[in-house]
Amino acid sequence: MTERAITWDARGGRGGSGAVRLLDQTLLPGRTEYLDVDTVDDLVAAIRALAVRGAPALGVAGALGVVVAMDEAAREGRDRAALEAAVDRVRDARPTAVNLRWGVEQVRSLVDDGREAVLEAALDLAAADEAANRLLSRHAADWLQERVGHRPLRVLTHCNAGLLAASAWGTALGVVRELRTRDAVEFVYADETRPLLQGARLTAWELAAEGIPHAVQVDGAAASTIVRGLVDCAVVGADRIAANGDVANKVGTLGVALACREAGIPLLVAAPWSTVDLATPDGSVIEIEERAGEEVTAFGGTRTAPEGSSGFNPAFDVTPARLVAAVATERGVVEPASGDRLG
Ligand SMILES: CSC[C@@H](O)[C@@H](O)C(=O)COP(=O)(O)O
Repeated sequence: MTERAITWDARGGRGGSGAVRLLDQTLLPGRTEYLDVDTVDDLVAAIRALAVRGAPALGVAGALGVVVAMDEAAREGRDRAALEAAVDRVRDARPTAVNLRWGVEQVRSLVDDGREAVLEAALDLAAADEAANRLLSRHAADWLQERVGHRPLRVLTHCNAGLLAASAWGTALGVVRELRTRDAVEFVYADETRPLLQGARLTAWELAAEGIPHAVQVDGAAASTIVRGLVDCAVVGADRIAANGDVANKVGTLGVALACREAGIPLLVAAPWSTVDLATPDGSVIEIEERAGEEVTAFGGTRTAPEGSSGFNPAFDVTPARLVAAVATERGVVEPASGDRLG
């Protein structure tokens, strides 16, 4: 697949001086449409609506968002304080994926060097993300083949950690892609991932496009699929990995991890090093995004729960390190469940 979730369109935007180009993930798989974003308001709205989503892609959005903020400040004649406030708004658009603020802070220190320096650094960051994803996928595939077996594997994944969630290639689905090149994928179970269906809409779209045998299952089926012995491993991405190996990822990952422990199969977390936050000692201090209850009490715009019911909608959960068999980054594989720390 050659689609990219996020790129820089050098001639886009209203002044023709550049814009962030987003593959609008709210419309997939039905429609493939792109958004040209050249204001901070529109970028923050796109991030909150999940038009662009997934930790590594949010890192790129953060870095390119600084360019958008600089261009807008120049267009509108805003001062430095207003520029910094706009950059802060990009950084804070979603709280859990550390990559968003990491991407912003990677390039923010270059603002005094000028817009071209910031843009170049942001594009370098995106290229480095793709390289990291490809390398971590090889490390993860090596680990899985060594620990689970040199045979076609049955893999369960949760949410979407594919090329749509990154600059390219993907993390958890990058591992599946790497295993595929080794003729080592038998079947993928993709959890649908309520309430916004990143698994059913996005992961299945990526797997179908590449002809990888798969099925979408409801999130509630995952534990039983694992405990019945229908999969050899679970491979997921991450939004933030704490120094002790605790992992924040899409809500439902913890249930997958508990079932893996019951079944005696590994949960492997695949993420670039930019998702590792050594300033976070453990998962208890990770802010979990809580989204609108209406995402749970309605489906496709139609109310499903009674009017009197509210929705509880944490977007992520934290899986303790003792349930994480392996974390694969571009730097190699560590084994938190065996006592390894990230830093
Ligand atoms: C490579 S993406 C890793 C994670 O960001 C992914 O698993 C996830 O939880 C995404 O959540 P989302 O709410 O869709 O941004």
